[in-house]
Formats: sequence, C-alpha cells, structure tokens
Amino acid sequence: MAQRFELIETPLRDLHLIQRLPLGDERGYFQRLFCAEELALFGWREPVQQINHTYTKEKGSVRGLHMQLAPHAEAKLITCLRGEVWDVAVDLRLGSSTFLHWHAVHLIAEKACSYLIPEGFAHGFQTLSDDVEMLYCHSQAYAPDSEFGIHVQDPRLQIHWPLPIGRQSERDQQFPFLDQHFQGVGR
Ligand SMILES: Cc1cn([C@H]2C[C@H](O)[C@@H](COP(=O)(O)OP(=O)(O)O[C@H]3O[C@@H](C)C(=O)[C@@H](O)[C@H]3O)O2)c(=O)[nH]c1=O
Repeated sequence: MAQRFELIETPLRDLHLIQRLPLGDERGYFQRLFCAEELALFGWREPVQQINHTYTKEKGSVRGLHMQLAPHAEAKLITCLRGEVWDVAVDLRLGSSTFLHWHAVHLIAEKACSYLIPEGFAHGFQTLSDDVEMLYCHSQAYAPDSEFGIHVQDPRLQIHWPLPIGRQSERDQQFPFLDQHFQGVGR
C-alpha cells in the first residue's frame, strides 16, 4: 500500500498528529484527506459518518470544548484547510493515566497535518488567523442529545490559549466548568 500519511505521536496515548504526504507535480499537488485503510493502522476503525466544514471569520475566535458521549462517542480527524489554528484535545477517558491532560498542536493549512482525536477526548480550537476553514471527519453522526461541552477556561484544565479569547458562540460561553467529582467518560 502506498504510504500517504506519516504518524507523529503525542504524549497522550491514541492521540496522533497525521502528516499528509502530498504528491506534487507541475500542476500542483494531490493529497488524501482521509484513507480508511491507512488510518486504520493509526486507530481509526469506524466508517466516516459525517464530514463537516466550518468557516471562522476572525483571528482569536474559539470553538469548543466539545465531544459526544456514549453511545455516540466518536473519533474525529481535524484538518485545517485555510489559515491556522491552535487545536486542543483533552483526555477525559475514565481511568486514563493522562486523565485531564491536554495537548495542543498548531495546524497550519500549508503544512498538511491533521489531528486524529480518539473517542473520550474533548476538542476545541482557537483561530490564529482570519478566514479559517476547517474540515472534520466524524466516526458518528451528529447526536445533539449526547453532546457534552466544557468551558474553554476550565480552571482544572488550565488550557493555554495563545491569544485573548475572541468570538465564541453563546452556547460555548455558557458551558460549565468540570464538576469536582467528574471522573471521566466511559465507552
Ligand atoms: C456539530 C454539528 C452542529 N450542527 C448544528 C448545531 C448548531 O445549530 C450549528 C452550529 O453548531 P456548533 O455551534 O456546535 O458548531 P461548532 O462550534 O463549530 O461545533 C464544532 O466544534 C468543534 C470544536 C468540534 O470539535 C466539532 O465536532 C463541532 O462540535 O450546527 C449540526 O447540524 N450538525 C453537526 O454535526
């Protein structure tokens, strides 16, 4: 099988950065954004159920932190198509040795990297440029009743956001901090 992706591990188990390997020629380039066969080697084993696209106007805007709970827990492959973002994944897996740890990557459209976020992680990002476009591949369909959100400035998480928090949705601003008894999400 031709290799179109290279795995870059992160400090958090199962959370990976995927370096795409575009094929260039005099016309430009060709690249795979998703490949079921190859990404299965890196932990993505479900069919893609949705592909969503977002556009964010202003630098400093924040979306997140979002996840879906069981039985609609999902993996996501996050790709920045235009501009750049600070993309954050938070380990909320019950019993994980890195429970509540977060890891951020700087996704720059031209650098051709995607973030592979497994089930059990919350996800959010801050735009580092104006006019940002993101593409998300989801392993589950959208299930609003299973959505779980956390405030991006949760004091237990202490996430570093590179810029002052800019535009957010009303809903994201109202997400609560984690309850002090929160022990994680199961499968
Ligand atoms: C996520 C989602 C939202 N919607 C609707 C709900 C709402 O009316 C509108 C906008 O939704 P949101 O405000 O949740 O959009 P947004 O804040 O961009 O949500 C996204 O944030 C990033 C951080 C993620 O990780 C994604 O999985 C997704 O949760 O679109 C769908 O119809 N399908 C979907 O799959």
